[in-house]
Amino acid sequence: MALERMAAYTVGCIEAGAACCVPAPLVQVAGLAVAYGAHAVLEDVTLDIYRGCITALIGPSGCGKTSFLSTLNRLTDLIPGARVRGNVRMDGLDLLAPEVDVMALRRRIGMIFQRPNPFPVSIQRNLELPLREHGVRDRAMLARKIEMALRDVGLWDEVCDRLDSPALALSGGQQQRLCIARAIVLEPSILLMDEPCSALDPISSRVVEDLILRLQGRYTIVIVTHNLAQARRIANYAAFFWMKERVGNLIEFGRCAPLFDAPSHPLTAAYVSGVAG
Ligand SMILES: Nc1ncnc2c1ncn2[C@@H]1O[C@H](COP(=O)(O)OP(=O)(O)OP(=O)(O)O)[C@@H](O)[C@H]1O
Repeated sequence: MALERMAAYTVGCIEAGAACCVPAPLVQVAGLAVAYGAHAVLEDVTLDIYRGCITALIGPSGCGKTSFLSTLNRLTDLIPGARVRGNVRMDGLDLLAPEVDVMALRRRIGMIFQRPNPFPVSIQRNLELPLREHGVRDRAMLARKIEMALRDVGLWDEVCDRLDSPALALSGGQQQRLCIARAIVLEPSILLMDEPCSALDPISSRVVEDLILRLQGRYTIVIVTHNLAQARRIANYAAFFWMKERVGNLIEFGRCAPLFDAPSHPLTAAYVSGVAG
């Protein structure tokens, strides 16, 4: 029954972009270092994030994957004592510059967290609030955008007759898809996902994974996952982080399949084969 439900699951009008997996960087990270107070957690991270592709960040707990993700939309600004150095450019724009409009940046770079975190209001209000915050006031436009976002995450048919119901009454998997809808309703360029499936049951996890795969091409996606099989299934590129002398370092970055099948660094080989980590 559950599998039938999965097979019947569809997402709306999503088309993979032609640029997918063409090695054209959207974000270029160079010499990135992050510290919380005196505690250095990442050093000298240099990699490109390719337009329209899915990049998986893998590595053991504590090696700085979430910290890396958080620098991309400046969530690190909200952490007292966080210090970020280095260069992060999106289409040439210096994302770390003090004059960057952080609110506009977060509209372009949305974030999905490990635990679904819908606002404690109705399903509709969850999507309406961010749209209103970003200046959409017209009722017809709001309704159209909300329906499109819910269709895109495959939720419309499940909730169209109860948009006024509390979002927190949805299942965990539905809540996570609502959170993805809340991010994509703002038409971002990049979706950052921090272990988006790890708090879900296996079926919901597979549905969300399937959704992520379908969003590839339309959005550039950077996903932290501890599930190596998932990284392999969905990612075009993978970045492997590891602690060197207690500080997270990028050990290897490249196309996903070669990184898993023929890693060039012995630490990557040990990690992906399950010997280390
Ligand atoms: N807000 C914070 N304040 C202080 N230290 C932090 C903060 N967030 C993370 N850290 C520390 O930074 C280091 C890296 O954490 P981070 O969450 O980035 O790693 P991670 O690889 O994503 O870990 P996990 O896979 O367990 O989520 C850890 O030592 C962590 O304790």
